[in-house]
Amino acid sequence: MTDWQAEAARLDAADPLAAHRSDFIIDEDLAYLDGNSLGALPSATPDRVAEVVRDEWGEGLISSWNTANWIDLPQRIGAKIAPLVGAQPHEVVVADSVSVNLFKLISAALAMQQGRKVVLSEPGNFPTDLYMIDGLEKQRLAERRLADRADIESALNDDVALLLLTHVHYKTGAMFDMARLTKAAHDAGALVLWDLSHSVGAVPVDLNGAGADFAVGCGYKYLNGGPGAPAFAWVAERHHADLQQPLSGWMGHAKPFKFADDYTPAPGVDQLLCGTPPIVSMSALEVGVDLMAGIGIEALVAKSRQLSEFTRAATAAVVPELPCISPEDPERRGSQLSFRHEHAYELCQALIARRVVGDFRAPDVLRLGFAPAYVRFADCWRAVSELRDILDSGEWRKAKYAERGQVT
Ligand SMILES: Cc1ncc(COP(=O)(O)O)c(C=O)c1O
Ligand SMILES: Nc1c(O)cccc1C(=O)C[C@H](N)C(=O)O
Repeated sequence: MTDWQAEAARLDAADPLAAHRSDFIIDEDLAYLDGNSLGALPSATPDRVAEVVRDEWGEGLISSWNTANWIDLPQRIGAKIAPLVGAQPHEVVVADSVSVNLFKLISAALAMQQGRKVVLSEPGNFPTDLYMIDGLEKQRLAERRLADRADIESALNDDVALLLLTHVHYKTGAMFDMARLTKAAHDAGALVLWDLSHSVGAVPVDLNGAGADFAVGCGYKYLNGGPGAPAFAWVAERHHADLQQPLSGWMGHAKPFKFADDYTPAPGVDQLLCGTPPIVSMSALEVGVDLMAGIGIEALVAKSRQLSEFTRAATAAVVPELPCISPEDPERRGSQLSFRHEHAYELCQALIARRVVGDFRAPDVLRLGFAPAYVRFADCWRAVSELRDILDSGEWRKAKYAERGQVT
């Protein structure tokens, strides 16, 4: 019989990324398995944010747009994100939220597709992705169509303008084959927009290798940019000349400081900027991105797979009554595992009370995320052993936990 605790200790001792835990401020006794929702705080972030506020804003004031290069921050961070997603540095820009970038890029794709209005996605996609299509439908600019993932390829008819999918599903962790679906969409004359929110910094992504068209991704999950960190947007270079997005704010103008009456878009992804970038938030994001880029995507992916594989095997052996709904093959799932249980909410709350933080996704999913830069194998073992104990003791039935409906 496997001694899972000893196995976790052995894996931690052999972990080439173990020292990176101290790049983050996380209590020693905390097993934080929710970095797929909100990444941890990098140790360097508080000082960097203080420096931006005190020195660059406080001392430098308006001159810091030039002297501290604030004006280049969206492109500079975008270029650092690029190698994590198989993009060229000038194809990525940081701006706004994922939701707003979805709006810009769905609109841009529709504008490129004469005569086609259908945006195809899957039911159960992350709600904001579906809501953004809805919004455009209400403006009569798009027509939303949903197909179950097994039927997506056959649903790619000649009226589909855009296929919008989340690469790693937020609830199940299932990962699409990006190259295959991109090709299927292109064969049907559709463009593809990938939501990389649960991918970037944790799984291999090769946007250019897959021949994709557009992508968006989140700054506050595996990139550790902090709550509400700005998101990023990617547009394949071949589309830069035709790119036209509707949020034509002055920061996306070719010459914002000419203050012209008429809008002339900046070249390439710079056009995706809208209003003034949130410099303090972007500076925090840059610290997180620097950390991930410094570790490198290969090492992050290797550790992520080891963590989730260890946890999957340990859970199957120790808590067999908790079915895992994430794909069994680590190459077909993201950096998370999801388990189904009628009382998943209460189990999650009982885990949190024991300093093991995962999350609950309605109606019945307990989700554990493995941010490879700071999660330890011992944290994973704690989640499994505490779950065993919580189920055996029936503790989850007794305790009064926070009301359902709070942020989870
Ligand atoms: C797949 C996915 N897309 C989009 C979002 C929303 O991003 P934002 O809050 O930046 O709009 C999230 C998480 O919040 C997400 O998981
Ligand atoms: N953005 C969040 C928030 O402001 C509060 C709570 C959770 C979130 C999330 O990011 C949820 C996340 N996208 C998910 O996969 O469920």
